[in-house]
Amino acid sequence: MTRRYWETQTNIVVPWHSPLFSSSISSLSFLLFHRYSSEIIMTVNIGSESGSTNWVFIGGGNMAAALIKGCEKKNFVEKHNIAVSVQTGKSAEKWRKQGYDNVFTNTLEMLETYPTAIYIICVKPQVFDEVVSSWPVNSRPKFIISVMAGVPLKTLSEKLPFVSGNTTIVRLMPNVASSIGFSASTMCYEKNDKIENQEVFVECARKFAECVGTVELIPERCFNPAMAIGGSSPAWTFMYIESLADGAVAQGLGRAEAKRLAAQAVVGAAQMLLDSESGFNIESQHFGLLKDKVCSPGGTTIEGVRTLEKNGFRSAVLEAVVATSKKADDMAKSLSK
Ligand SMILES: NC(=O)C1=CN([C@@H]2O[C@H](COP(=O)(O)OP(=O)(O)OC[C@H]3O[C@@H](n4cnc5c(N)ncnc54)[C@H](OP(=O)(O)O)[C@@H]3O)[C@@H](O)[C@H]2O)C=CC1
Ligand SMILES: O=C(O)[C@@H]1CCC=N1
Repeated sequence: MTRRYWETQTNIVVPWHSPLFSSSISSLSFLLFHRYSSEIIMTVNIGSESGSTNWVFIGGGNMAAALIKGCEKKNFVEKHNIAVSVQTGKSAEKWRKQGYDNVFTNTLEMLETYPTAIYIICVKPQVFDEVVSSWPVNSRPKFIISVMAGVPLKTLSEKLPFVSGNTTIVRLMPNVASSIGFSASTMCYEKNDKIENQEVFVECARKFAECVGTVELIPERCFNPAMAIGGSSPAWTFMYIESLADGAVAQGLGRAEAKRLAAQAVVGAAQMLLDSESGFNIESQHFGLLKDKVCSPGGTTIEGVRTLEKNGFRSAVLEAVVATSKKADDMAKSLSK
């Protein structure tokens, strides 16, 4: 049987049937241990023995598709490692046509079929209660990842009736660019010393997220503002790029050129902030330094800056982040009722 290794720098490989492993989760195939000086950092290999289905997605819409596509691109999982449940036959057919065999329109049936797995909740928050009622009564999940906006860890553990003190729940907020490995994700979890090897599960979630982009581990109290930027802002950035293109089209540039130019200009600007080769240090320097470099005195760009300021550009963006974050706060409150 072919074994696929996510990491190859192994010092110790613990087979999945070892006591240490089985105390964690039986559907992961083995753990890898990396030694850094005297510390041992555990990394989880989810590469799976061929054939095992251990990534179980509840909900197979935009976000699940982006995550799965991104993970497949990195050879983190293969189609047979994935199970997915959807609501409609039409969606199920779409998944099957793409080569996925383990597709369900009945979440209960899927969860009964895969009693030990990594469960990723990818439904709309409004559907969460329905998912809760689809969870088999005898289920004892050890590891759940939720990508739902506005559903706090407390609500997740209270509503999922079979979650015990032994279950690690990770909230992950990826974005749509997961499909091409460019998500800006955040994650949080509640540390529980009573859960044996909890760090293994957290590391597993981190590896999963790293497969589809970057990930920051943050406290849950910061999750909603981070969600507004990491999860939602791609939508606004698409609007911004569209508006850039519209402006140029209004002035006579062809639509196709305008769209390509606008998208590339945004990529380049973002890359300058992130890549220290630009001479910019994102930790310590102000973004205005770069903005000022573009604005020649008495030039063209400063006229654009003036117009944007007059029309409340910064305030509009800032308020959008605040409104989005507050919406998630409100959703959390109404779900906990
Ligand atoms: N879209 C995004 O960019 C991001 C979304 N998220 C989060 O991801 C979650 C999903 O969002 P998104 O993928 O956009 O939503 P979609 O509407 O695209 O997908 C929702 C999926 O859930 C399925 N579904 C509905 N009811 C059930 C049920 N009872 N059991 C199983 N599956 C069900 C739907 O089935 P069917 O296809 O048959 O209708 C659909 O496949 C949300 O909680 C959102 O907050 C997080 C970060 C970014
Ligand atoms: O709009 C939403 O609710 C989800 C969460 C982040 C992005 N999309």
